[in-house]
Amino acid sequence: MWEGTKVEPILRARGLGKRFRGFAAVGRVDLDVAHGSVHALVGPNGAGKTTLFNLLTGFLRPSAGRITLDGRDVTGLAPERVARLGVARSFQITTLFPKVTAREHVELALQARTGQGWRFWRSERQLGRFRDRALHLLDEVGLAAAAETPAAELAYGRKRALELAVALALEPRVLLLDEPTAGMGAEDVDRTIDLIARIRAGRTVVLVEHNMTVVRSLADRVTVLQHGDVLVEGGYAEVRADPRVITAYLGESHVDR
Ligand SMILES: Nc1ncnc2c1ncn2[C@@H]1O[C@H](COP(=O)(O)OP(=O)(O)OP(=O)(O)O)[C@@H](O)[C@H]1O
Repeated sequence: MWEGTKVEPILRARGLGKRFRGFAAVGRVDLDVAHGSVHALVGPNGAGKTTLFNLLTGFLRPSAGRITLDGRDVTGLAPERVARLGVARSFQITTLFPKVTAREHVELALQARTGQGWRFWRSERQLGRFRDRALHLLDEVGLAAAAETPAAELAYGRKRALELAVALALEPRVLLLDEPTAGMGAEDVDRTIDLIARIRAGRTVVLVEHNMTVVRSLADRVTVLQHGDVLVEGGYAEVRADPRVITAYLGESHVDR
């Protein structure tokens, strides 16, 4: 947790910026994500959260600034390289294969991590090496009973849980979650909060999230973005009470939703 974390952040951005045809979607962002923390990125629509997320995961090349992962400069590296160095992203990105079972998805991800890539033609025996670990990860995300269910037959919330298991199979040093509760009903939101609370143990999580109940429940640290810059950073209660944040969100419907 927060108190016990190393002083050096696992993920650090300095002066990070992204311009699209001269428009600064992200201005000059400084961000420190502490080891073992859950760090939320929030802000009104268009604040630059997704752009920042894409910069941190290598999906966009920054126009300015630097990103370091555990002290190593990863600025401008391709997404696969960033992922291999330990930054995994889940939600709104993973493609699930409809006929492939939950267990097979995780086995394939475990296999991919060994550097063999996503190869479907491997023998049952070879994939079996990953079975125990796959089942363990499915259990961790509450999908033990659905191990043999094809992805297409999983309900929405369960598909997202499977995507999470796939991301965890990569044993990320930092797990980035892109609006993990987007499109979910209240029950699935609660389940997802419990799930993230469980899987965060021993991991570092960065999440972009609109739902303030989720942020309040999970985040050790909250960075509020507005117009591409950091408006405020702090604990949830501190940030929530900050007049600048209240003003930024005025008229927005998703405060304390
Ligand atoms: N590829 C792009 N080309 C031009 N402008 C872009 C591009 N991507 C984002 N923007 C602009 O940058 C700003 C920040 O967008 P971004 O999607 O990062 O915000 P956000 O905080 O994630 O918003 P939301 O909460 O609505 O998802 C917006 O004004 C958006 O229109």
